[in-house]
Amino acid sequence: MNELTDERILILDFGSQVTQLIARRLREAGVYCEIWPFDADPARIAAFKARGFILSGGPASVSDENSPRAPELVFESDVPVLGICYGQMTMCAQLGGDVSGAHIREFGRAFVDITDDCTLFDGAWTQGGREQVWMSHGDHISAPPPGFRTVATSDGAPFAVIADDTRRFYGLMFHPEVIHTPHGAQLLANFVHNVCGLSNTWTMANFRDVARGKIRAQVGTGRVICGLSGGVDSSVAAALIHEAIGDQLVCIFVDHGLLRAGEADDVIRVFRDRFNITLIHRDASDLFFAALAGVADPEQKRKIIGGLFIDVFEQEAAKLGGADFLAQGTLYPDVIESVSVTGGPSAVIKSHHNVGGLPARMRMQLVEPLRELFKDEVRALGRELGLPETLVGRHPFPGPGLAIRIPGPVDREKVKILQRADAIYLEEIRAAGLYDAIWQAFVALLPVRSVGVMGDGRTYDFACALRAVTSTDGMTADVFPFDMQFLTRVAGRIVGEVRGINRVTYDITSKPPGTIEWE
Ligand SMILES: Nc1ncnc2c1ncn2[C@@H]1O[C@H](COP(=O)(O)OP(=O)(O)OP(=O)(O)O)[C@@H](O)[C@H]1O
Ligand SMILES: O=c1[nH]c(=O)c2[nH+]cn([C@@H]3O[C@H](COP(=O)(O)O)[C@@H](O)[C@H]3O)c2[nH]1
Ligand SMILES: NC(=O)CC[C@H](N)C(=O)O
Ligand SMILES: [Mg+2]
Repeated sequence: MNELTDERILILDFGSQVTQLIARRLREAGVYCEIWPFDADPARIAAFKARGFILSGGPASVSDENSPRAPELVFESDVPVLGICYGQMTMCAQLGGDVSGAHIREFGRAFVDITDDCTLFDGAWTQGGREQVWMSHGDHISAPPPGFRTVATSDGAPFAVIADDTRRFYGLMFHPEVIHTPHGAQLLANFVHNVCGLSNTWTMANFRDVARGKIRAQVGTGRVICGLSGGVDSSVAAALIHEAIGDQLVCIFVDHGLLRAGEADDVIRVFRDRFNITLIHRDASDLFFAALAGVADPEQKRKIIGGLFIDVFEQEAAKLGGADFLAQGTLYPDVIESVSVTGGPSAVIKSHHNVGGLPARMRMQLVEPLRELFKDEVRALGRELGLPETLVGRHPFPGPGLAIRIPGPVDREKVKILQRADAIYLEEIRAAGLYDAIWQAFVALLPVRSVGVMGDGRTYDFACALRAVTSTDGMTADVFPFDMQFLTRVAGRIVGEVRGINRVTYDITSKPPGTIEWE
């Protein structure tokens, strides 16, 4: 729980696909919130002392036997409650209203008619107006509970927005958290500011002060080691921890030989020059290439790399005489315990390397100062800490590095070829002013050779795939729509300048069904 502010909202998750967006919208409105499963221990919920509750949507049907319900204390705590879609329906059922299957189901864009005024609508909607919203429901409310009035209706939902101003309970049939509800963010901001009476205390400047104190309190005089990749998360974590405890922090940068061209030098320069943070640079590339030789299976490659990271951290910590704490850049999306929609454990798509599987014998405690933040908040904190924009705005780069961008076995020769092609691609993206519009862009070197003709001679070289996607969190992604001229320019340069590649393709697969990386 964050101690920065006692102004906090608790979002109870009923398994909606978009629950995280509710949290993002509240935080953008300057209010701290957390997402917990709807069936979290009521004693813990009470101890959280939320100043308001939001009940999320969810796939269940309120009329199904054993469908989820909000803990009763939510309605008995004398704080405001906002129910969204399933959350509205369960609130309705629990407070004495009726829910039934709707004759008109609404999925996607819909319109609501504003029939009355309501504090949720301030600055956004006015009585008599017709407004676009995004709906996704098969059930609807057929009778609101006693005490509620109807303030908006739609074709499929006669009680699209209901309000009980006395108890400060509100229900929306649509999803205000998605961008397809144009004024949705304002409605959520109105709930937390006007209804719950909270101010804008959640800023990265405040967070920085409190986090510093917490790190000091946790670490005391102990030594902290931090795996520093030069990526956004570990860099921001390191800078924050360094501000808190100075030289008790030692960063370990592992060069596994699978970094982008020039990356190692950049990371070291920024950290030594600008931050004065003690940085151990370990060239472990021989170790990684030897262990990866001939290994083609993606999961096996990932596991080998993950294991070696830990070995190297251990070796370096031992050289320092041991360490008491290990710092990690864990973010809030990694921590959120969402209600699993399918019920059972979800399928393993790929094992993300993380320092996660630490052997018990390491006995280091974790320091995770970014556990409560979303990626965009980490970037804002980085700016607050004075990290250069080139670092804060960087595309994410996976821990296993170029190894997962070379399907099949990896060797030094292939990495060199890929590094050159990747450098050209990024140089062109930057020159075209597109870097910040893209979530992630890279080249994958394909295990395919094709025949070409260059200078009237035959070539038989590798093909590569350019990838560029837009995303907000890496969970889903769209293909970036380059124009053809840009793509052909990059292709021409890569084939012309990189020996070993004679064919360039553009990967136009979104996620899902693809993933961002190739392995
Ligand atoms: N080359 C490396 N040397 C040391 N630690 C590393 C290296 N690569 C990854 N790590 C560790 O693994 C963690 C997870 O990597 P991840 O890529 O998710 O985060 P990041 O690199 O800090 O940020 P970004 O998501 O922007 O790439 C990092 O925070 C860092 O602690
Ligand atoms: O630190 C990391 N260790 C990993 O093992 C790893 N695998 C994928 N990624 C990054 O995660 C995001 C989603 O990637 P995928 O769509 O390929 O699963 C993208 O941003 C990927 O670059 C990783 N990051
Ligand atoms: N998006 C939702 O919360 C849907 C609620 C419920 N499952 C319905 O279909 O009506
Ligand atoms: Mg990274």
